[in-house]
Order: sequence, then C-alpha cells, then structure tokens
Amino acid sequence: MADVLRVALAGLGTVGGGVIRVLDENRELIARRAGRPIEVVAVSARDRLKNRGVDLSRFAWVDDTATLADVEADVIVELIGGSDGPALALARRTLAAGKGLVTANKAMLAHHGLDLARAAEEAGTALKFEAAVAGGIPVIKGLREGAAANAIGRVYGILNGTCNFILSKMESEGRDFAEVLAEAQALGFAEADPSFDIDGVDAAHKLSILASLAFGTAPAFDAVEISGIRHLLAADIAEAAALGYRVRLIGVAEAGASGLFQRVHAHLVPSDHPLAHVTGATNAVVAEGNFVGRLLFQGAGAGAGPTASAVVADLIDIARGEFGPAYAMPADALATTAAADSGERRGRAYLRFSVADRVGVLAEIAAAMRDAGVSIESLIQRGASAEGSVLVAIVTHEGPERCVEHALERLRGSQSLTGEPLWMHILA
Ligand SMILES: NC(=O)c1ccc[n+]([C@@H]2O[C@H](COP(=O)([O-])OP(=O)(O)OC[C@H]3O[C@@H](n4cnc5c(N)ncnc54)[C@H](O)[C@@H]3O)[C@@H](O)[C@H]2O)c1
Ligand SMILES: N[C@@H](CCO)C(=O)O
Ligand code: NA
Repeated sequence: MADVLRVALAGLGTVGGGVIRVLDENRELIARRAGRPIEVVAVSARDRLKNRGVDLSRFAWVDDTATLADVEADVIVELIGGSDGPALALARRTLAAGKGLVTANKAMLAHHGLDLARAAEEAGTALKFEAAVAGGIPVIKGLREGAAANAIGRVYGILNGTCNFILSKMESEGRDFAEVLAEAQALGFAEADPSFDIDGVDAAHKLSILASLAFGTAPAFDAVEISGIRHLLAADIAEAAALGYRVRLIGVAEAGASGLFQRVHAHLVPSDHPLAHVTGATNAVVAEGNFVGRLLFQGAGAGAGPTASAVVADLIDIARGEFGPAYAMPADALATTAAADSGERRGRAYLRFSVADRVGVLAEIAAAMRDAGVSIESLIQRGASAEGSVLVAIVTHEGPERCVEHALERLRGSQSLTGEPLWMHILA
C-alpha cells in the first residue's frame, strides 16, 4: 500500500469546496485514522478563475474533466452532478482505469449504479457513495455494514432537505408552498434543477439506492412511484395539524407479496412519530430489521460540511483498504425483483377537495366514497375562498388504496370540484 492516498477531485462547488476544507482542517486526524495521509493532487471544474475561498494553486488543474481519470491518482472524487454527461463519462473512465471512485451523485447512481458497480468489481476497485443518500448521515454504512445481519422489512424516511425545509416553514409560518420555495433555493442545498427536489425525484433517486442496499435487489429507480409537494396548501398542513399529524415527504421501500414496493409521496405522520419532529433541512431514515428492530438515522442531509464529511469518510475507508462490493454483495448477486402491484396496498388516506360551495356537493363526494367502498373516518369542511370554493378534507379508515383510486375516478370531471383533489397517505 502506498504511503499516501492520492485523490483527484472533479467539481469544486458546494460539496467539492467542502471536501478540500475538511481535508485541510482535519488533516492530521484523518491521516491517523486512515493510516496514511489523504492528499488532493489534481482538481477540475468548469471555471478555473472562480474564487472559491480555498487555495487551489497547490493542485494540478485539469481542463477536460474526463481526463482527470488519467492523472496519477488512486481515487477520483466526482462532485459535478447530473445522471449522465461529464459525471458519467468520468465515472466510467475512472473505473476502467482501475481507480477508486467516490461520488455524491445520487442521480447517476439511480440510473447507472449497477453498471458502475459491475465495472468497479471487474477492476477490483472501490465505488463508494455515502454522500449520495442523506448527506452526512452514515446511512449507507449503517445499512451496508451495521445492519448487514438483518432481513429488512421496510426502509423509509425524509430524504430531501429542500422539501423538509419547505414543509417545516409552511407548518411554522402558515405560508403557502410558492412563497417558501425561493427561500429554500437561496440556502444552497436545492438541486441544480429544483423541480428534482419538489417533485420528489431527488428523494426517489436516494430511495432506489437505499432499497438496493436494504433488500439486496438491483437498483430500480423506474419502479419508484413518485409525487412531490407542489400542490400542497398551507390549509392541508393546518388540517393535518388539527388531526394530530405533520406533513412530510417520505420515501418508503417495503417488501410486498408480489415484489418490492417503492414510493415517494407526501405523508401525514402521527405527531408522536420520530419523523414528525424532523424539521428544516434535516434528513432521517428508519430501517426495520428482523433482529436489530427499528433503527433511526438522523442528521444533516445536505450542505457543504455534512456532505463533505461523508465523502471524506469514504476516502478514509479506501485508504484503509476497507471496501467491498458497492451494494454490499456482488452486482450479479443482486436480485431483480418485480415492482409490487400498488393495488395490493392498504392504508389510511387524507383526501382534500376544493369544491363549489353549493347544495349536494358533500353528498356527491360521500356517494363516490361509498360506491367505491371507501370508509370515511372523519370529514372537515372549511370556509369559503374568494372564488367561492371551500375545502373538504377527508380521512379514511384503513382499506385498499385501489378503492380510493376508484372513488377519485368517479369524481373526475365533476362540476362540483374546482381543482384537482390531493391525496396524502398516512404513515403507519
Ligand atoms: N449540495 C449538497 O448539499 C449536496 C448533498 C448531497 C449530494 N450532493 C450532490 O453532490 C454533487 C455536487 O453538488 P454541489 O451542490 O456541490 O453542486 P455545485 O453546483 O455547487 O457544484 C458543481 C461543480 O461541478 C462543476 N461542473 C459542473 N458542470 C461541469 C462540467 N460539465 N465539467 C466540469 N465541471 C463541471 C461546477 O463548476 C462546480 O464546481 C451533485 O451530484 C449533488 O447532487 C449535493
Ligand atoms: N437537494 C438535496 C441535496 C442533498 O442531497 C436536498 O435538498 O436534500
Ligand atoms: Na449519507
């Protein structure tokens, strides 16, 4: 083993800048823990002249990011982002050259993780991605190593800091979604395309990685049912609070009778559940193991310091020679599992309708529920808006989700509805 672990770094933005700061500030400690110093030898980003507040003059600069894979380094750290394009080109070239790859890029892993894992195995090198899921929280290590003895029944959690920040602000300040979004973007943890955050795609990228580790299955991003928080109103959050719940965007993966079920959706979380108390950009992941019981991982899911902390932890593992297959078992041993039929799902639902304020509307909604076999637990109707609409919020008893779908189909096109109904699941 060489005396030094040589690192080349692609991408010098929020996370890349953070990695240089962590390696500088904790240099001695990291060298002692890793058994040898970890040295950045070369860097690459789009703009060489940009002031990043760190001294880059000590590193070789590489203009063409893909060729960073060819420099004399042991590990390439990819912090550019994007599922394809320069990040993927660099990742493939790095592994083909037999060098280790550390990445925070959940979009790339969700789409190409299996191929990259195979390439790493063929080359006998490391592919590590602790920073890609829940930033600084060691949840990849937790599932891959700490919980490795368990069959996992379900893994779920708050996987997107931007959405959780928005939902907590809506909750504490009673403001609507659009007002809070700009504030979240200004904080630097939103994705380059913030629709990835608010439409649930980023959380789905992360969920597909967690599910693979938890269930020993090939990552299956296309099988994740995805919806986001764009259509939530401050009134939904207030209704949820009145009913004893908080609203959180939850990614959940669960082994079902017909296959693996994966969904990202706004949920009502009972206010005594640990996830109800996770506020701001914090992330939290729960894993239910058959021997260890319920594990809760919680902490900073985004931001320069926490995310860089996870990147450097991966580098320390590689410096120690401690790495195995990327997904905890060889890529060819990962099962290809069918997506569970969502029609099998049972649960309780929160349904919100914007309706015209006139006679018979409530009866029409109640009839659609009755005819579809949905049992209503509670129903609240609240005040008229300027446009003469009122909000009707319904909580159902537990039952098949398919029945709720049928009820909503019956109401589609109804003159009584003044907007699209909103459906949130209630976390069990
Ligand atoms: N910011 C976070 O909190 C966070 C948390 C977890 C994971 N991530 C992931 O980490 C990665 C980096 O995120 P970030 O927030 O640091 O992004 P960023 O936009 O702050 O930085 C991106 C860097 O990549 C460089 N870059 C962009 N396109 C390039 C190209 N074509 N060629 C060469 N360099 C290019 C930019 O110059 C910049 O230095 C992404 O995959 C992101 O999803 C970010
Ligand atoms: N955009 C992501 C960054 C961390 O992956 C978030 O808001 O959680
Ligand atoms: Na992590």
